[in-house]
Amino acid sequence: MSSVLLERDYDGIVWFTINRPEKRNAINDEVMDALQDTIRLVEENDKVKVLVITGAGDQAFCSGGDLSEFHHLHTKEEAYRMLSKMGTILYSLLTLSKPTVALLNGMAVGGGCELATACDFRYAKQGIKAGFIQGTLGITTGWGGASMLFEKLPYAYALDLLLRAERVPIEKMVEYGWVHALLTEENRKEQCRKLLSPYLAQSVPVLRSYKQYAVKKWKTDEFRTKFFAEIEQCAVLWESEEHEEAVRTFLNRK
Ligand SMILES: CC[C@H](C(=O)O)C(=O)SCCNC(=O)CCNC(=O)[C@H](O)C(C)(C)COP(=O)(O)OP(=O)(O)OC[C@H]1O[C@@H](n2cnc3c(N)ncnc32)[C@H](O)[C@@H]1OP(=O)(O)O
Repeated sequence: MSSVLLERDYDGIVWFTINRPEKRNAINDEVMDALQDTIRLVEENDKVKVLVITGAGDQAFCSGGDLSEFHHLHTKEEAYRMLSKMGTILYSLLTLSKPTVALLNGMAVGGGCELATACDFRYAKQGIKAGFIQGTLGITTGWGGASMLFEKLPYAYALDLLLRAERVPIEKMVEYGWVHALLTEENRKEQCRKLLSPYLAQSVPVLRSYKQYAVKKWKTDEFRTKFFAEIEQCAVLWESEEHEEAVRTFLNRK
């Protein structure tokens, strides 16, 4: 079974689905590589208008990094190689010159919330939870999620979500302004398409121009330095016994 499903619609939407429901759509190297290729396709193709990222199944959007694959990374240097690979991909998603949407079909935790935060809009199924739970693993966000969150949410809301490291009801994430629409219809994909229809009515040059203007403030050395310093800090904490123990506990819990 392919770890990623990719569909391109007649109306200009590219749908990227993480297809690892058996692992709550955890992200491994294969998913990272597919996401990088898709971002490049969306950026370069003048017929593509919007990128929607979602997860397979109805339990999880994404559970972050694949702990069963990444637990063998022990040193700061080993961790930084993986973290900066995905960080670079999320930076390219953040600064993509087409509108992007995270369609939260289920819970989003850890790096799953960082992936969603890199998108312009977040549309979520009712009744789910989302949380920057990295703190419970003795680390901080390792894919640039905090840098992006502080750019997109009011300071106190962003800091609250990071410090509490809890799964938060999606209604609270709407109140915090992290979620822009709750999907109440059974066919979430069609409801998402309806929400996007005003954007799809615009030409690619119009969409591209507004996005290039919007992300200009993140295409600076200052922001990139901050973004990758965050990733380095996660790599430092990755070596801690607290993190090693938390991952062992998760992997041995059953
Ligand atoms: C890499 C760094 C990155 C960053 O921040 O930069 C991060 O994302 S760090 C955070 C990494 N993610 C986690 O710690 C989440 C771990 N998963 C969970 O807490 C739960 O699985 C949850 C809440 C997502 C879902 O709970 P639920 O009870 O619905 O399901 P199970 O726990 O029974 O899991 C089902 C099945 O999926 C496997 N699974 C889930 N998440 C991951 C994951 N992140 N990596 C690898 N595998 C994962 C889990 O092991 C179960 O598989 P099974 O074979 O049945 O044991």
